[in-house]
Amino acid sequence: MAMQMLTISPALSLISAVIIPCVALVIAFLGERLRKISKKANLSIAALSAYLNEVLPAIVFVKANNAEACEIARFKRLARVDLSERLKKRKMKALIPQIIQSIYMGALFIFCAGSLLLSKGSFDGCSMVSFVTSLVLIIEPIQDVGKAYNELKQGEPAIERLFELGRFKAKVMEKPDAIHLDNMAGELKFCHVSFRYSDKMPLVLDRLDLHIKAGETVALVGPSGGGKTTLVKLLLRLYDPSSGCICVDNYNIQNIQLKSLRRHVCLVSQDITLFSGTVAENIGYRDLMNGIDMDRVELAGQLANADEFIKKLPEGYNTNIGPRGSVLSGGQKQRLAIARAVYQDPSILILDEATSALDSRSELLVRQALQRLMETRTVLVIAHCLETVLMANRIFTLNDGRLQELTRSSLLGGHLNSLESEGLVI
Ligand SMILES: Nc1ncnc2c1ncn2[C@@H]1O[C@H](COP(=O)(O)OP(=O)(O)OP(=O)(O)O)[C@@H](O)[C@H]1O
Repeated sequence: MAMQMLTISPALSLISAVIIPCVALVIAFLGERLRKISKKANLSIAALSAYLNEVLPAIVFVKANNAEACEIARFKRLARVDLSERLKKRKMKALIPQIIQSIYMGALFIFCAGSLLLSKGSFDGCSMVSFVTSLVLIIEPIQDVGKAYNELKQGEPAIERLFELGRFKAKVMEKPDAIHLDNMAGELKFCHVSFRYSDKMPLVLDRLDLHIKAGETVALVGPSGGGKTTLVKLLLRLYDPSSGCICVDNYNIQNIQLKSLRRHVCLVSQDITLFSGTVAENIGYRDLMNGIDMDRVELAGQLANADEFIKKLPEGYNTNIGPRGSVLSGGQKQRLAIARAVYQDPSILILDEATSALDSRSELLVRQALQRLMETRTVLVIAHCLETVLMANRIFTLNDGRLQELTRSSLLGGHLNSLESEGLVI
């Protein structure tokens, strides 16, 4: 095509060739705009999804607080922003080829008309038709390149977000020579442990020392924000201490394989996490990939005082408990979480004791189940209830990152206000 055009008119061909880089510049400019618009559209759908993920599971709370109208308004606002950003993107996508074509054709028309006038009849009608046809055929692949470029620009924000995730550094790293531990006795040492969440934040734990013997139960109390949960996060190696070390059976936990550590250290939290699936899958969660041992699941159910209610469910251990265990009561969920810990059979148990009010029978069943679970293992219990505190061998208060041992007599003889300041209820 290019040769044919050159033969018909070298001057016009040169003019056409000058237009191509101009159009390329326009394509680049429009591509950059499309990239920015696509980025905004990606962010708006991400905000809408995050909002729905947060609010839909809390729908009971929303209704109980008469907040439906407020949430509908918030949803509409986010959905409107998303709609407008997506419309902008669609419009831009539809407009770009038209803009490029118009510019191209307009510019060529002006140049051709100008050239015809200047050539003063040396250029006949047939040659003109032949030239323009060749030009149109040449434009098509150039436009395809433009389209491909715009597709690339449109996908760029998504790729950028993916690369950002790739650049995300894990807070803890497993050493290549980290050891695997088959068994753990459960001796626990916190040696001069200090921790802050980031350089600009204050110390949450300040040179903390604690030695827990294997099989011992230690209760941690203290005011809200004192650092109790942070201590648990360090023990599970969700973060590493800023200084000092934590040892299990005299091994620094930074030298133990993460899988091995988390196999032997189990957290039963007050925020119970249950998944949509059967009762058995939730109890035997640890073996979900390798095959659940049903005998152990039932034994765990019995030890956790959960067997009775599970057997009354329509399909017993094979009943689906719905999203986040929605078909179960609070006490039943707690017993299922305890059954999961019994199934895991950890050497070290961390108990973030639930404060949620249960009826007295449920509370008795949960307490019995906890007592069974606490037998024969090392237990670190974040206690909120005086009764639980008194089950421990030793009691510590964690305040401003510092530990201080409390005596039973000081607690039992304590004034109600001083118990409350330790975050305890009677
Ligand atoms: N991910 C985090 N990033 C930054 N600061 C945090 C983070 N988690 C907790 N903190 C801060 O660390 C301090 C200790 O929090 P932590 O959750 O350990 O307290 P706690 O004793 O468990 O409190 P509570 O009894 O209320 O659960 C608080 O000041 C809290 O704001």
